[in-house]
Amino acid sequence: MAPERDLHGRFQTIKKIGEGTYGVVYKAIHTKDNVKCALKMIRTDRDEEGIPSTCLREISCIKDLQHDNIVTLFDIIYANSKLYMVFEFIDRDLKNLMELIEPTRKLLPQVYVKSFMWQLLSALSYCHLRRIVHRDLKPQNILVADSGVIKIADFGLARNFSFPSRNYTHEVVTLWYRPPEILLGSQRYSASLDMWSLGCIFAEIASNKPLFPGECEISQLFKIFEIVGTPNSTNWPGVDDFPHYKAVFPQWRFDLEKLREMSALDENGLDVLREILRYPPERRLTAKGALSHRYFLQNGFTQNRPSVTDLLKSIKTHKRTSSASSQQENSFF
Ligand SMILES: Nc1ncnc2c1ncn2[C@@H]1O[C@H](COP(=O)(O)OP(=O)(O)OP(=O)(O)O)[C@@H](O)[C@H]1O
Ligand SMILES: [Mg+2]
Repeated sequence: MAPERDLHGRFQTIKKIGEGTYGVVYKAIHTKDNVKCALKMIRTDRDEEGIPSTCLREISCIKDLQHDNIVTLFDIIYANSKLYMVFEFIDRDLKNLMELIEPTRKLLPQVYVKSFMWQLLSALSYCHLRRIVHRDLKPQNILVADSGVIKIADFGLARNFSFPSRNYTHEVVTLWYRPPEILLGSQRYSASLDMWSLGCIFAEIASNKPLFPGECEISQLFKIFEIVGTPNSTNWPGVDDFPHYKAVFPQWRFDLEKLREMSALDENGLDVLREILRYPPERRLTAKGALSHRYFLQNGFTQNRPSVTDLLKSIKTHKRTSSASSQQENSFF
């Protein structure tokens, strides 16, 4: 049911824009200010009475996260035993953007890849400094504004919950961005968890293909091992203590060529990715460390944000010209 009645006419819901792990998201207009927003209705378990106060406290913390690259939480409303989070509305998510590019069979130009990474790392560095871990970074949780500004959504939200395997509507939750320590059963998570997810996203936006598209937990682990190598107590001291670790795992070696091919990154980009995909979480590149990597010093990288409106125009033009002629070699951008 659309939430308008629950919110006493304060919002006019326009349409449902998504269903996530914890609830449903609507595009809505705040009637008084005429501002577009994303209204996220959080599911609460029926057998629980209302929302645990610890959860409310955690969510209130997100309100204090103020950064250009983190979606702003305008308000939290508790009505009719439901919790609504009111966020600024952003044009689309990164998954939608990649789906628009896909049919052109071209890659996202490197200036965009670099700019998106810079912005994501800036947001992570800001949050990690405050000991806030996202835990569920994936292209659907990364929003892309027409101006080229990137904003991370759902920060801190997942901290209150265990890793769910199914979402609100019982769809399977993606494992593609989950780090090996969690897949192996670790209960401890730190900022390095987000870095692993970001590494997977980095390769995916550069190549327009998911890096480790596993179908279940074990296939997810094997997809990782095939490229990064099967971990052992030499390259990851203590790995054999993880609950799901098996000495009989098939053995693969780290395959740099495959990583280069799959990620479509240049040498410096590939180096960032390698440093992020380290097995021991404490050896992974940190967000702050990544920001000072030479990848961001290369080719006169400025922190200017290339426009996504221009990118979308080029995609449209490309589609028109390639359908008008049979030539597939039309240049894109
Ligand atoms: N602030 C926002 N502005 C515009 N669209 C949004 C906003 N927040 C979320 N969305 C859209 O709604 C979709 C569903 O959001 P939601 O976070 O509930 O689900 P999810 O991201 O698919 O999964 P999860 O719950 O695991 O994060 C997102 O993928 C995104 O496309
Ligand atoms: Mg989300």
